[in-house]
Order: sequence, then structure tokens, then C-alpha cells
Amino acid sequence: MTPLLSARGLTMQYPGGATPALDAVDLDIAPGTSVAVMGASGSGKTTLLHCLAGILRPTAGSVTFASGSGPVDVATLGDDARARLRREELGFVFQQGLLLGELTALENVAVARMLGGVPRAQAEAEAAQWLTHLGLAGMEQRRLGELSGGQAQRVAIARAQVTGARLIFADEPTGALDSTTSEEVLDLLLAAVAAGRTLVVVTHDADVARRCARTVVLRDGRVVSDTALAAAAGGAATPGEVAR
Ligand SMILES: Nc1ncnc2c1ncn2[C@@H]1O[C@H](COP(=O)(O)OP(=O)(O)OP(=O)(O)O)[C@@H](O)[C@H]1O
Repeated sequence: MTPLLSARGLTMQYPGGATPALDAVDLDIAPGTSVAVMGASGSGKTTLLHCLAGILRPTAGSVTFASGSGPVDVATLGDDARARLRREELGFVFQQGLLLGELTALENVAVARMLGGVPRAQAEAEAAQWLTHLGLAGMEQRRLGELSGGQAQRVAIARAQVTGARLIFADEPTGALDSTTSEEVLDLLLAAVAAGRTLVVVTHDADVARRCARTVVLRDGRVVSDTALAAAAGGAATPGEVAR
């Protein structure tokens, strides 16, 4: 099957860094799957996610994304095209920082559509549907400060899907949540996968990784284990084993 996302030789050398944060990473991500990215603090997880998503420009390598209009190299796209790709085809669920505190839950979701040129009334109607779908009916007019951490993550998950994004990047989406709320948030992200989307999630949480179809582990900017490769080679490795 053609990968949805394919990185080759992905390398990121931050200015002043003694060693590269990412060192020639090759990674294929199939459509419709869930991939957990694990590894110790500083191993390069967030850098990998940001390079895959076109947030950071890598110093070398390519990231081919099978966009709706054909394959594009995220690593070398111009700034405007990268911004459009992120807006229209990719969804983001981060621990914090992506939602706007001065906007209501409804506006935070609707704005993702309005940035794509959808009229406000239609964008708000679609946003309301997603909020209801994610269990936030009645909370549309609340501002961020009036929502719990789990509710705010539901808004982020609604926002990540309202545009029709096929690929969702999540960075520690459950990092600030208690275990019950974490499970609920993960349930919603995996429901998006069951509906045909693809999920790449950076996590320190072995429970999150265990529920993903595949786990990739980084160490010092390199992939040191990958359950998909282990399975292809005939050796089944559990995420708990590979994360150690
Ligand atoms: N903007 C930056 N400038 C310079 N070095 C950076 C920058 N961002 C990250 N690094 C370095 O790159 C390496 C990888 O960082 P990254 O944040 O990708 O790791 P991580 O695995 O996501 O860590 P954590 O689990 O702590 O979030 C680290 O050595 C870090 O110090």
C-alpha cells in the first residue's frame, strides 16, 4: 500500500547542537493506522513530529505526503504551500497552545474552517456538529478557561477533524490529564482512526502506545525499534518491550 507519509534521511541539526536532533530517519506511515512515537526525553520525538508535519524545516531529507492533489515533499514546499497543507490536510492535537483562550469552544473549531474560506455560519454549524459528536453539546459558548483539560482536548480533537484532515499529529495529548480522562481522549483519537484517519502520537505513556497499532522508539535522533518492522521480520515485540 502506498504510504500516506514517507520520510527518508530525515535529519535535523539545530544551530549550536552538538549532535543532530534527528539523524537520517526513514519512516513510512500507512494510511488508516495509529503510530505511537516513544523515547526518552530529548530523543527527538517532537522534532520528528514537527518535521513530518511541516512545522519545522529539516536540514536534510524528504517527507513525502500523499496529499489530495498528489505527492508533495513537505520538507521543501514553500512557506505558503506548507501553511495551506497544515491548514487543510493535517490536524494537530498538542498538550497546549493551539487553542485560542479568547475564543469560545465553537469559535476555536469554526476558525479552522473559516481560515479555509468557509463562511462563518457554515463553519459554526459544522463546528457545533463536531462538538456534539465529541460530547461537548451545551459547552459551545464556553471559553478555554471555562473548560477542563479533557474538555479542551476534545475541542482540539474537533478542530483537528473539522477540516477533513486525513492525518492527525498529537504531541503528548494526554500528558496533563488524569488516567480516566486520558483514556477518554485516546478513545476519541482512536475513533478518528476507526473512521479512516491516520494518527501519529508522541507519548511517554506506555498505555497510550499499547493501544496504538504500531510503536516507533527513538534514541538520540534515530529509530531504534519499530513494532511494524519487528512484525514484518517475524518477531512480535510489544510496545512495553521496545520502549525499554
Ligand atoms: N529549538 C531548539 N533549538 C536547539 N535545540 C533544540 C531545539 N528543540 C529541541 N532541541 C534539542 O533537540 C533534541 C531533541 O529534542 P526534542 O524536543 O525533539 O526531544 P523529545 O524527545 O521530544 O523530548 P521530550 O520528551 O523532553 O519532549 C534535544 O537535545 C533538544 O535539546
